[in-house]
Amino acid sequence: MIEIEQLTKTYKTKYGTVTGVDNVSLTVGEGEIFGIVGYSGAGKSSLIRCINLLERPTSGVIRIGGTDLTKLGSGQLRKSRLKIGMIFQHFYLISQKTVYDNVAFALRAAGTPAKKIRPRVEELLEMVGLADKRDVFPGQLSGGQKQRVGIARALANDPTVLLCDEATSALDPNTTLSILRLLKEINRKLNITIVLITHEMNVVKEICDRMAIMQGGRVIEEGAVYDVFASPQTELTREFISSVVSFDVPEQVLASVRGTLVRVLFKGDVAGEGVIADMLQRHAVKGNFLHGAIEYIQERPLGIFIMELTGERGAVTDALEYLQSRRAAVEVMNHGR
Ligand SMILES: Nc1ncnc2c1ncn2[C@@H]1O[C@H](COP(=O)(O)OP(=O)(O)OP(=O)(O)O)[C@@H](O)[C@H]1O
Repeated sequence: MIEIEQLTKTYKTKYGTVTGVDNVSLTVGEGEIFGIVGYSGAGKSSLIRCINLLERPTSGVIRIGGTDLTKLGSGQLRKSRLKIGMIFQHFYLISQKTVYDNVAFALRAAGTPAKKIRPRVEELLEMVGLADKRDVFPGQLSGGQKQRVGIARALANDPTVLLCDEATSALDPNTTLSILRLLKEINRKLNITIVLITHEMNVVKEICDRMAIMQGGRVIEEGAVYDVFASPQTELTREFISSVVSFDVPEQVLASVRGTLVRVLFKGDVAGEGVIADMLQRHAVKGNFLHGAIEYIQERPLGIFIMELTGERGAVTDALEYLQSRRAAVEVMNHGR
């Protein structure tokens, strides 16, 4: 488990003090995949780099498995760091070393006995699907393959935590997906806790269990990924979500709407269309669908419908109450004219 308590990181610059992380508290459960999302400058890198003390926090506590890293001396900290793997957007492989030696390097640096190195490297390369590339140099690898080497190297010393710093941001969408699947597989197989930072909401949607949204060094929203997608609490979160899930209809379509415009969400396994059909049958309202989709988040369906309801005001109100009684989340976007 990772416990971050009241973490603040400031930087002294010639223009004054800049706050990277502003009093952040977060807990990441053992074996969880936790995503931190935010735009450039939100403080994600500062936060993730504080978790393994690549950056020393200005104040606050970082506890991993109950040990406060900020209190450790340099020897103990080095040991603790071996249990925290990290992968990066630009991979940081050693270009003059082969794939094998890049991974072996991490084991040698940790003082692994020579005879254990080869079987371990082979096991790691097998795990990341690069057994046939062991004697190749990084320059001959694709971006996805380079990241696989990065992952093998990060896992070399059996870490309990893997930190991913924009690990898929330099990759195309298909390669991103294959790396995310590998990370999820590793997480499930080895029960490694993963913390990743990203500006891409699809990354979070694909593999994270829980997430936090950062802005201006602070966490402005946090929760299970499904819940955050289903009921975002802030405008920024809604903006991020709308990059991967469509909740809206174009302005020109909205302009032509005369009735009551409603957004209806069905969480979990409720059959949304059936409930809407029942509602239309039981109430003296007409429904005009403007948008309908079922999104799968963490393999759980989220039904999203946007529709225009027309009829007597009282009938529309009754219809909306009926939807709510059938466990739909209803948001009236516009009362009509
Ligand atoms: N070494 C540093 N020296 C001075 N200011 C810094 C330093 N590192 C980060 N900052 C500042 O801290 C704030 C947060 O930056 P940070 O890099 O953590 O954000 P981010 O969300 O990771 O953005 P990006 O994705 O662009 O790296 C920014 O205002 C940034 O300018």
